[in-house]
Amino acid sequence: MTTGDWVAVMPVKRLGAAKSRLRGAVPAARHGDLALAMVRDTATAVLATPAVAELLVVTDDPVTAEAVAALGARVVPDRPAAGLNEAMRYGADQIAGPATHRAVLAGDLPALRPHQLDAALAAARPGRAFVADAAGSGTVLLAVAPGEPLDPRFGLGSAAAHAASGARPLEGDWPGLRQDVDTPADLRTVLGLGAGGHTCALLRDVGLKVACVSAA
Ligand SMILES: Nc1nc2c(ncn2[C@@H]2O[C@H](COP(=O)(O)OP(=O)(O)OP(=O)(O)O)[C@@H](O)[C@H]2O)c(=O)[nH]1
Ligand SMILES: C=C(OP(=O)(O)O)C(=O)O
Repeated sequence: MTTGDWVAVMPVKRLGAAKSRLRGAVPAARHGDLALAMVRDTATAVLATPAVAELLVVTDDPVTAEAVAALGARVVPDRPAAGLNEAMRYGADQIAGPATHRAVLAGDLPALRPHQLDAALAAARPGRAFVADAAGSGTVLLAVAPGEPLDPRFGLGSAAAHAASGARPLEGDWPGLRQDVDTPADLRTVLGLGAGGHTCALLRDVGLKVACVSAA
């Protein structure tokens, strides 16, 4: 049940090229499935967030498009090789109506919990705000009020870049929101936080003996 006025925009790279830093965590033949499982878990949590009215997934990957559409997301076909920030801007430009709050986040947050995203979006009003990743150097969420420029600066050192752009850093007890998965160590961390069902199921399916805790 949504009571919100936020539209979330989530860019997802082609699965075959995604998560290169995560290679080796599972057998190569299942690497794309792992990336997709994390997208599914992230999208499920975003769509269950009361403050979020709609999720737009920007991707040119047909398998991802089918999977997130089945979850209830709207798919925005990305232009090939457009880049991460361009994909975010393009997705945000597809949102109708000037009076919409826009939240941009990555598709690699498998321990994301709806109440954490809800709390972050509540804290994000007014203006432009961002949530740094667990390491403090990257960004997991950029939240922008109507009429404000999106101005996404994701990439290396993006937390400092978003702060330099005038976005307000948000602090909160949001471990599942702040932990993105780039490396095998990140994957172990989110398992401890309570990775979503699709990610856990995939890891078990490839024979990893993982404890899938269901975080609060
Ligand atoms: N549509 C689109 N999504 C992207 C692009 N680059 C990254 N993303 C997505 O943005 C999110 C965060 O990016 P990264 O953590 O760098 O993901 P990644 O590029 O797959 O990871 P690495 O290959 O390890 O750098 C992930 O959900 C990616 O799928 C892009 O060029 N286009
Ligand atoms: C895209 C980002 O980082 P990473 O590629 O490490 O997920 C970011 O934190 O802006």
